[in-house]
Amino acid sequence: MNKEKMIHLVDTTLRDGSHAVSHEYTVEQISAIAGGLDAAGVEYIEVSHGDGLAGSSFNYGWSLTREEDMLIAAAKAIKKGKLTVLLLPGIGTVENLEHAARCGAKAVRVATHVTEADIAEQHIGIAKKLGLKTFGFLMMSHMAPPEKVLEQAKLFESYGADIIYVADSAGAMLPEDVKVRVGAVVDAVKVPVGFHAHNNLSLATANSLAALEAGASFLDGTCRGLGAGAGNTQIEVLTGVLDKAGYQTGVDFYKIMDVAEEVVEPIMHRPQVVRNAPLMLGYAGVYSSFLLHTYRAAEKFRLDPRDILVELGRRRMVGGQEDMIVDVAYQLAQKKGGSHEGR
Ligand SMILES: CC[C@H](O)CC(=O)C(=O)O
Ligand SMILES: [Mn+2]
Repeated sequence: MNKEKMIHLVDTTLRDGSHAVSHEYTVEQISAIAGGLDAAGVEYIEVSHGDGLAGSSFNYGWSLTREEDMLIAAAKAIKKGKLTVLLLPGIGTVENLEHAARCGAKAVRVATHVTEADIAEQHIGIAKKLGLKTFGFLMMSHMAPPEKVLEQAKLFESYGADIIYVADSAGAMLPEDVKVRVGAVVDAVKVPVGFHAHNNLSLATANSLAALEAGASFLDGTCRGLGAGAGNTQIEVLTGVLDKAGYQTGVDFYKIMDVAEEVVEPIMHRPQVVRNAPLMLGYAGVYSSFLLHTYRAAEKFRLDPRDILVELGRRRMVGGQEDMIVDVAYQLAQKKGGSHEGR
């Protein structure tokens, strides 16, 4: 392991973390969190609806704060770092990206399912023309073998991505799974490689270290681990762990701990722990953003959320298929022959 290495941290409390507060951040909270992260020295501060630009909708959940207000508040609070946005082609559009750039975004992560990098060519090209630092972000990477992941990473690189991310969106990977995928991408591309973890199997920090050992130089985290499913890598913990392991991050350990404890913790809806359903997300390999939709469907059809998740995993459902959760729950309820609320 190269212990002299500089690791770039991306904080996504104000994007992935938004799932854990039902997308209810206020302008004041966004300013305080973005400002605190910036003062602590975080390089990339991601702000968007949990499902990216234009994610606020009936399907994905409404944001309390309008996208433009979120971005402007964060842009004002960030002095040194880069305001970063997430874009899923198909949810967000090129117009949303251009608007985000006008609001002050300096970087964008263009995310696709791990086998569908080709849908991002236009978005990556336009992001580059807008002068944004552009990440290609491969979601649900556990669903593809390393050869496929590296093939898709090369596509992103050919479109002009500056950084390629391997994302364990389901929090389903073991450290060896991370190493083989990240290692394959590191060997295949010339640009830096990053890793985004979910903590559904309590492995987010361990998997982040595995990614570094395989050659990654960008890592994601969130204050108190706030995020979809059981959350992401806890950034204040990661900062301390990386320091102990001899890596440089440029992040002030005390300051990031203070943001987590004084700014983020008071607004959390519940402690970010590995409850049974998030654990099942990781075990069954299901997209972490499905959690809240699954809880709702389980309540409606009087089912155990774990049974719905096992079925979603068996059917290999991917991000964007949120509407299928209710269908699956309905079918499970029918099979059980029990009463349900599906009227
Ligand atoms: C909605 C985008 C997606 O959830 C990105 C992400 O954080 C992940 O794949 O884990
Ligand atoms: Mn995520």
